Amino acid sequence: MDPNKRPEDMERITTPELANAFIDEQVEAIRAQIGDRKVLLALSGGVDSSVVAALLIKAIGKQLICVHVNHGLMRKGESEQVVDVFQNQLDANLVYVDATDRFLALLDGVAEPEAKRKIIGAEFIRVFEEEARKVSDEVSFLAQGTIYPDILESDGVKAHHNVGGLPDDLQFELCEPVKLLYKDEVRVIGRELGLPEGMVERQPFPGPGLGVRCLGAITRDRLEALREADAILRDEFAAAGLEGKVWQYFVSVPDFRATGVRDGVRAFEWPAIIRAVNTVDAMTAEVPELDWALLKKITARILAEVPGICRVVYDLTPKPIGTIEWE
Ligand SMILES: Nc1ncnc2c1ncn2[C@@H]1O[C@H](COP(=O)(O)OP(=O)(O)OP(=O)(O)O)[C@@H](O)[C@H]1O
Repeated sequence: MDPNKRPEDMERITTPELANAFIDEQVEAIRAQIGDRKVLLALSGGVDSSVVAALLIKAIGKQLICVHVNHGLMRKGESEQVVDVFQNQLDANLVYVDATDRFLALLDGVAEPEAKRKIIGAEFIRVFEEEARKVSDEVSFLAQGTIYPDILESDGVKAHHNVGGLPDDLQFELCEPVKLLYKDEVRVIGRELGLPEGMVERQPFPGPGLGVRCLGAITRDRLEALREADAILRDEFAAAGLEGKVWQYFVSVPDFRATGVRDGVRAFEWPAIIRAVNTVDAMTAEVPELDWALLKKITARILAEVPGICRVVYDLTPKPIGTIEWE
């Protein structure tokens, strides 16, 4: 039997009972696979790696070493939540790397979107590799949050290597406990493992993080304005009951300024662009008709609370032609 093929008769995990049965089965399987050896996991705080972390912690506790890389491009509060949930609540073995200065130094003056993505991806691998080397003598396995769509996208030939890119002399055996599951099933399991709702229902977030939403060459002040404006947007969407109802919503801040007047004085500051989309497969996307009062409230809060922003716009472009992200 192909271990990367979901059995036809495998029931879709939709209920707490089915989730708990899966968890019990996997805890057994993980213990059998790992024994008393150690496992390394890159933990982003996204749904997939968080659920794999929680499963492994349940199965083997501190034999799991989680590495969270804060590249300085996380959304507001996200890295703090990873520390709070995994280190404080689940008592996990967590290595927290604040690599903000490294990433921002490399990105300094780089405006081209693809160049930014490449720098962020390559530096992530470098940071992770450094951490992996420190523990490579004691670690035998690399756990990954591969899910079934990742396998299907790679034609089922081999599991999609989420982290990938590790050099040949640093290879581990793989542990991919949710590789036959769909995203909705991973969420049900995460909930049963006690992960917070905000983590389980987290909307998709690009690997390069806010780096591709701080348009053009990233500067620290504009990145901070973006992070604050984005946090207000998420806050207000949650308060309006839209969390989990609108597929993805975020703010981008471009690298040019607009004129305004604040307290009788000319303000020459950045615009904040609100993007919200609904999609089934991310191939096409529609812009939801948001409540006008909500948009006005978000606008008022961003203008009052975020230094450097003097204008707020709502992007009405569907995909196609507009991609979901601006970069
Ligand atoms: N900041 C980070 N710190 C540690 N690991 C990370 C980080 N960003 C990404 N990763 C690792 O790379 C994998 C792929 O990242 P990607 O952004 O494509 O997310 P994903 O496939 O949606 O998974 P997840 O839901 O776990 O974020 C993650 O599952 C995680 O193992």
